[in-house]
Amino acid sequence: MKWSDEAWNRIQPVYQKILDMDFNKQLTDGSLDKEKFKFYMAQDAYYLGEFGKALSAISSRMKDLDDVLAFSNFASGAIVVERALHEGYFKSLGVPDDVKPSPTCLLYTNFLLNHAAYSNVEVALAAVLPCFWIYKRVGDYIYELQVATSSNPYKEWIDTYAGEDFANSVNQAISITDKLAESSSPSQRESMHQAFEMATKLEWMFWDSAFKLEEWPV
Ligand SMILES: Cc1ncc(C[n+]2csc(CCO)c2C)c(N)n1
Repeated sequence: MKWSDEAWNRIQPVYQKILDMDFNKQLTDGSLDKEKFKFYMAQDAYYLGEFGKALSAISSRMKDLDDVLAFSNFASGAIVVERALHEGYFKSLGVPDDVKPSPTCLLYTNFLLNHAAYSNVEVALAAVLPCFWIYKRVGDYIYELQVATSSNPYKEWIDTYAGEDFANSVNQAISITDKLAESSSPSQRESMHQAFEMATKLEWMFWDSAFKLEEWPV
């Protein structure tokens, strides 16, 4: 079995919980509170900047030059989306420019940067993969359900992750991860599963923290 097939099977319980989240249900029907969306956007801009740095670090650690190129393209893709948020949603929603990360956002970005810098590169790949894969699946799911309500104020955002280009990036990231998993030991493959599963839980926590408008306790 491919590493990615097993990885996807293992995260099914968490993935189903993500589809059932109030944040995603309300985004789908357009009823999500504007403040929650604004919080999410601001945190996502911070996330994307750090995610771009993690992808750049991973890119520099790849052996195959095609993979170096793929990850450096993903990194610039994340930064381009971050810039677009600043130009678009930030202005229209009135988000301040100096976003401070929430506890969950900082936890997630530091988890990714830590793997990118210190773990074996295949484990670092497994850590960033849910960001691609979960968003693609959740994006497609939300996109299909929202068709009936085209007046949804979040339509533009929903459409972002439903495009063909994004689907190609996701498939490329999955196949590079599978290629490295094939030449890894069973214990390395297990470490990859652990990183993949933890990143999936952090995706759940990221949406949950926006829904709760999470604050620092002190
Ligand atoms: C918390 C959080 N997780 C995942 C994404 C999705 N995402 C952001 S950049 C990128 C690929 C790089 O081009 C993907 C898939 C997000 N926006 N926010």
